Amino acid sequence: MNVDPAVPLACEPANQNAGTALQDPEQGALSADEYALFASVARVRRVYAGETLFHRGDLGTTMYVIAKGAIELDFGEDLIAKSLGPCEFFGELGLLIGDHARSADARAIDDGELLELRHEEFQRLVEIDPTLVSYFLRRAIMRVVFNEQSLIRRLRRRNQDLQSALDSLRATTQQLSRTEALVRRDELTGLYNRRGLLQHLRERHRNGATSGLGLLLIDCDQFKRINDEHGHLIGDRVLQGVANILRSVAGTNDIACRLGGDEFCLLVKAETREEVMRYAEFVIHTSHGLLQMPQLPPLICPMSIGACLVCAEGEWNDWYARADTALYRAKRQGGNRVEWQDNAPIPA
Ligand SMILES: Nc1nc2c(ncn2[C@@H]2O[C@H](COP(=O)(O)OP(=O)(O)OP(=O)(O)O)[C@@H](O)[C@H]2O)c(=O)[nH]1
Repeated sequence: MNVDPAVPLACEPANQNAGTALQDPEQGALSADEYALFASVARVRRVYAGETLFHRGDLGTTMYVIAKGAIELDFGEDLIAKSLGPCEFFGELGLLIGDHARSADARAIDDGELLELRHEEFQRLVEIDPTLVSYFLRRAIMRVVFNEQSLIRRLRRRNQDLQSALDSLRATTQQLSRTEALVRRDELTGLYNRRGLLQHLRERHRNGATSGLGLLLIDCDQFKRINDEHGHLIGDRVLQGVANILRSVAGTNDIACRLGGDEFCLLVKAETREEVMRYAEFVIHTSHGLLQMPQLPPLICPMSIGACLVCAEGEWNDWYARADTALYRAKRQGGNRVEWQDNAPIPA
């Protein structure tokens, strides 16, 4: 720090409005009269480009008026830094309140000169020209109030921005989980699709919940004929009919899935062959019941089912191969029936 007793007696205001500052509370420039008064008692401090006068949070008891050069006030975070020029003042709260924590870092942008006022100098100002000082004080207070109000406005705006960012994040998350759920569902029937089934099985594997399950592999018989005779839309409706039967038999932890085309599967909680077969027979009997109703075009079709118990150590491909062996047998025997496959190794 370099304090020089040679006081510059005037400054060139950087801002054209200097001196009409009472109308503009943000304006922190002294009028020519005020400047002359302050210069008559202040000490001059030389500053050099890049020099820091004080940091945010430092306790201060002095205020400054810029005689030459420029000072940057950095309020930190994402608040806009302010750059002050000749005749403008800053740090007045340190002087007026005493030991006030600085709200910004103050740094010289250029080499320059500042008028530095401590409490003693301010006291002398009051004695010399109380009217001018009261005018200055009024303005200083208005500036503090104005800054506070604009800070509140900024915080409120930021709060609203945060709120709407949060709202759109919430909406995006909901959209994402809806999309995720859709990706796991078969569009035509609403059952799980193959992707959904495999994801569900991965979750079960992670939770060690793959024991005590039975698998039914269900394939429509002569489905192509329905499409050919009644059209694709009727074929779609029949597939939805099959899905409805599977949905009605599936418990909360069971999985009904359309694997693709006219092939479905049902993964159910079951410990024994009898339990798995009960599910399979329910499906076959329900389809028989519907087939006996004289419905044209058809609402349902006959189907073949391959059934097995799931081996907890194995995985989907093993289980599928086992059930598929039984399904193949059911088809070979004319379809419209259930076949069972034991856990014994499947002959190659
Ligand atoms: N309507 C409709 N048909 C479909 C859909 N997906 C696949 N298909 C048809 O389903 C038919 C399945 O034919 P196949 O695999 O020969 O089976 P199938 O006629 O039931 O013969 P088997 O299984 O041997 O009894 C094909 O004609 C496909 O075009 C769909 O989403 N909607």
